[in-house]
Amino acid sequence: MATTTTVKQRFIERGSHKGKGLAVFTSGGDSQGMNAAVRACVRMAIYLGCKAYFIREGYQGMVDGGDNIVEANWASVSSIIHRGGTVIGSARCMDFKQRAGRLKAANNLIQRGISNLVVIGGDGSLTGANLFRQEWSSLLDELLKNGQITEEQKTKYAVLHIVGMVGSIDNDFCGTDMTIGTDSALHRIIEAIDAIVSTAYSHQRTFIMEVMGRHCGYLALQAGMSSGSDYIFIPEDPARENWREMLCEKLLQERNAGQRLNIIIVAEGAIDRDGKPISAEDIKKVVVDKLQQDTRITVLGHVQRGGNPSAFDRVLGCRMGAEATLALMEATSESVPVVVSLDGNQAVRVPLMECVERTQAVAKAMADKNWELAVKLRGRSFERNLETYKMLTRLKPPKREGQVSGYRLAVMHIGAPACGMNAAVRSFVRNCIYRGDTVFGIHDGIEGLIAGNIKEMGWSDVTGWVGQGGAFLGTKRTLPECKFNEIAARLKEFKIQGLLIIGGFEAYHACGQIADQRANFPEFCIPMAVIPSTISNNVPGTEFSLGCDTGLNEITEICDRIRQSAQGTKRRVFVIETMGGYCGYLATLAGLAGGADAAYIFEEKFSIKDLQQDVYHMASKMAEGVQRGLILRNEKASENYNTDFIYRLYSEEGKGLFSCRMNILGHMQQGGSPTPFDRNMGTKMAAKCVDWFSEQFKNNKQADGTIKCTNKESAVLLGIVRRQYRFTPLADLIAETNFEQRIPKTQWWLKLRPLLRILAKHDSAYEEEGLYITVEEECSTDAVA
Ligand SMILES: Nc1ncnc2c1ncn2[C@@H]1O[C@H](COP(=O)(O)OP(=O)(O)OP(=O)(O)O)[C@@H](O)[C@H]1O
Ligand SMILES: O=P(O)(O)OC[C@H]1O[C@](O)(CO)[C@@H](O)[C@@H]1O
Ligand SMILES: [Mg+2]
Repeated sequence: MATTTTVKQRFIERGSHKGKGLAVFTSGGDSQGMNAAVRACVRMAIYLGCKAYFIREGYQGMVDGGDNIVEANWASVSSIIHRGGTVIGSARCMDFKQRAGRLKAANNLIQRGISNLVVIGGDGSLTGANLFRQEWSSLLDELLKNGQITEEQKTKYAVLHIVGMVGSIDNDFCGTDMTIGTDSALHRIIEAIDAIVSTAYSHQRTFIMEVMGRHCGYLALQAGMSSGSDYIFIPEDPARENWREMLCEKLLQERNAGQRLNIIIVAEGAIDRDGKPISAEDIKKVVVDKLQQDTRITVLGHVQRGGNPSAFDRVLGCRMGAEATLALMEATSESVPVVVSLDGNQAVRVPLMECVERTQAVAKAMADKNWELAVKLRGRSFERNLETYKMLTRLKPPKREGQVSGYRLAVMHIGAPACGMNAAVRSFVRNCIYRGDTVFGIHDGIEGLIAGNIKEMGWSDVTGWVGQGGAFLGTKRTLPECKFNEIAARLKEFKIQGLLIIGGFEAYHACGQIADQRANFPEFCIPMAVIPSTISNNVPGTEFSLGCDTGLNEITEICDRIRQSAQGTKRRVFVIETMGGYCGYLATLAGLAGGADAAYIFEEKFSIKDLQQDVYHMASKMAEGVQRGLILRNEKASENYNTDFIYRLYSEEGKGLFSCRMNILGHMQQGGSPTPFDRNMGTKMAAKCVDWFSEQFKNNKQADGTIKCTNKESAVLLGIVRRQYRFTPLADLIAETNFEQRIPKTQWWLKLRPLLRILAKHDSAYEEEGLYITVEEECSTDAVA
């Protein structure tokens, strides 16, 4: 359901909420990215002229008071963005579950003049916050009656303002696509599964991997999708009565088909249809007893909550932290408490109470054994991911009786390889075959197409592709221009009725060139779609391209290591050059994720004066005790102020204060193994494209049964736009494209630049992101996650 909410720009000036204050705390199980959120919250508060407090150890610190509530400053959140866990501590606090505990907490807050809270935690923490807010006035009455607060205090702090941020690896809170920490947990899980696969292969073993999620199967489902695991057990869609037979049959078939290993993922909260727990041990017993397979269990446990946060979680923490502070500052006695969260790529504010109620409704549906409702309430995306997972992990396509759709589609790459391409091809091939279509793989781009390097692809040809980097089909940058005759001849020869191109700017450009020739070549009057796939993220019509998450994570990790290399030595500034062509996405987002001091890009002109100011700024930070500086520069940021120039400038001006080093990251940015985000995005996008092709075939079928489409809606690019996936006609994207620099004319992430500067202590006007929506609206979009 599309929201009717209009977006207006809201610029927030430095010092615009002088004299106010807030306290931030983290609660429940820790999660990676909480530090980024705390840092952004504190720094945004300082930017606005407010006082910021930490409450250490979650609700326990609030109940205990004392030194647990301390004022925070700029330096207290320095050098924490890359660290896992939460530096201000977290806890599960039984006291707060009792009214007596909440009474103590309320007293501690009022005595310090705090009535603005940012809570970062999971479903439990936010449920507790909701209750606290509802009870607040009765707590104040009681405190007054007990003589613990004065009438004046009671009036002054009559309203408790709360803003929530969902920090939990479980992703079990309704009202957000992704909770802070979930992406990092998926990184840990996927790293572990990828590692297990090699040893499982050697010994022909079956592995049962237990992942976290007491009441939520999100991690298990996403891990299953992005690793191509054979079977999953999750609480929302419990195993059928005959699960033992079904499982064994599947494993057996796979082994008979030549597979040397099996991976089964079980969420710790997995149950059967009677609500009885299914443990990894139960599953192992079945596999060993019935199939005599050599079987091992790996319980990932708290490994999933550990380690450095992924780039996504850092950026999410930064965006949500800043938004939470703003939402709190704008709250009035009439406004409802909100959770700041992400819907697609849109920061939104959703009423806390609605989120809590819907989250509780999921728990109730599960308690009532209404599994269908439980899956529905988890959101459209969860439902669809579950369907996609089930379909893709089938061993074989279903046997068709009667009529099959029987279309002939082809898939190819154009441009540089990017992580996630193979996942997309796998999903496309299997989705097509599942529908009864024939699918061809065109090898080596346009050149391969012209050479006739085209092969029919079978279900098992793409087994194991989901987690592999690079592009198995081969890819080249060549554009179709001047070769239309040859291309048309091949499409005719292979009777291709639909064409999917997965690639970067060249893929978009190439598809546009072919579509432009429709009047001259009937072979081009077929539906054509592009899945944008490039680490540069420079394709119009989408906010994210396949592969850019992997690229961003590579850069972020390298920056962490580079910075750490200077630990214990003298003060040092690193100047790091990133890829991206003229697109500054990677430099900007890696800057945000790495807590960089500056990120120079082509899209935002900078003069020698700006550089000079930044150098002085760096010098003053160093004088205040900062040890390391990080400067990112996009490879084409400026013709003359190149990386070497910036390095020399900082070296010269920093003499006596800091030393400099320069790194040009190069092709390592393309990454080795695709991140879970890229694997899942590739899988989902390709599945959506198959639906789209099928729609196009239906709409453009001629009386003689052939397909002929000439309208612009039949040559499209699939993108993620704000809150949803969108197919945009290529013809409509022309006006949005800067073909000279090969970038879109408008780029969403430019609005994050002021945040980057604010968090690095520069003056800037912050443009607020948050859109107010209902939980119903949030859950109805097919999330990017
Ligand atoms: N219904 C409730 N009423 C009052 N306080 C609550 C309630 N539920 C949870 N809390 C408080 O929030 C704390 C954290 O909750 P919980 O242990 O469920 O973790 P969470 O926030 O859901 O995070 P995660 O699931 O990621 O570990 C609890 O220890 C308790 O102090
Ligand atoms: O760290 P603890 O208290 O053992 O809790 C583990 C639980 O916390 C979570 O990691 C987050 O809620 C769950 O997935 C898991 O069941
Ligand atoms: Mg929880």
